[in-house]
Amino acid sequence: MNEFFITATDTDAGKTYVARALVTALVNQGKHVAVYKPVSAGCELINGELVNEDACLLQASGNCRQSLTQINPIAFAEPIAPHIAAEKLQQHISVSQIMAGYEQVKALGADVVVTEGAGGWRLPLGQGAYLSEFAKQAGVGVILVVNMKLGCLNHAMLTYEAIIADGLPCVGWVANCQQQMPYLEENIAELRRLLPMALMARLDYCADINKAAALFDVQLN
Ligand SMILES: Nc1ncnc2c1ncn2[C@@H]1O[C@H](COP(=O)(O)OP(=O)(O)OP(=O)(O)O)[C@@H](O)[C@H]1O
Ligand SMILES: C[C@H](N)[C@H](N)CCCCCC(=O)O
Ligand SMILES: [Mg+2]
Repeated sequence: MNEFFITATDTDAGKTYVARALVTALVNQGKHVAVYKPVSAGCELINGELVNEDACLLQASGNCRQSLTQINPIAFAEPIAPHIAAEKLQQHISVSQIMAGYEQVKALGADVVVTEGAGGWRLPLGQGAYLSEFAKQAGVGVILVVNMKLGCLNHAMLTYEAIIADGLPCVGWVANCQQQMPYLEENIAELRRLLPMALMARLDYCADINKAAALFDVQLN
């Protein structure tokens, strides 16, 4: 089973967009793909359940008939840092809870599990824990989404260094070019020099996720 964890230079950088494109590319290759979005903040209350848009989009891309609760076991209504949302409700987010949810997803026996993080790599869970510890315990291959904008060189390098310092393989990066950026080509070229892993896709602004999926270069072992 291949296990990917999608992280990014920041929140709103395109993790869900890239996860959908990757999952779609893999499904188009005939793979069974399960998805996981362990922690979300920013949900709508529908029929008494907190429903997160990222989880819905991932559910629609995967092909393992997963429930929303399985995909996204920890959900908060307010679009804020999840551990602050948890504190407000006197709740606690634990890495073991996230691992338990992940084991359930893995038990589906898919060819690939794609997990979307929340925020950036070092997302706090509260009480000194971080979402990166889950990635470490799960032993996933990390894919770094770089939101191509001024400042991304520093953000990309710091994130890459933190992933490697945590002992995880960074299996690829994605240049998400969703906005205009002066000297975009030069910035991509610089990141290609600085980051030692493969550029898996260069995605321009595009509303059609199938077109984005077709640009993904992903081969499984
Ligand atoms: N290449 C792109 N083309 C078109 N729209 C994009 C692209 N990349 C991102 N977007 C849009 O930008 C917004 C932010 O992207 P996205 O939700 O994927 O970020 P995120 O990193 O998952 O954020 P969060 O931290 O909240 O999970 C979304 O509306 C998404 O559809
Ligand atoms: C609400 C937002 N879209 C994300 N789901 C949560 C982002 C948390 C970022 C926390 C931080 O690192 O400051
Ligand atoms: Mg997202």
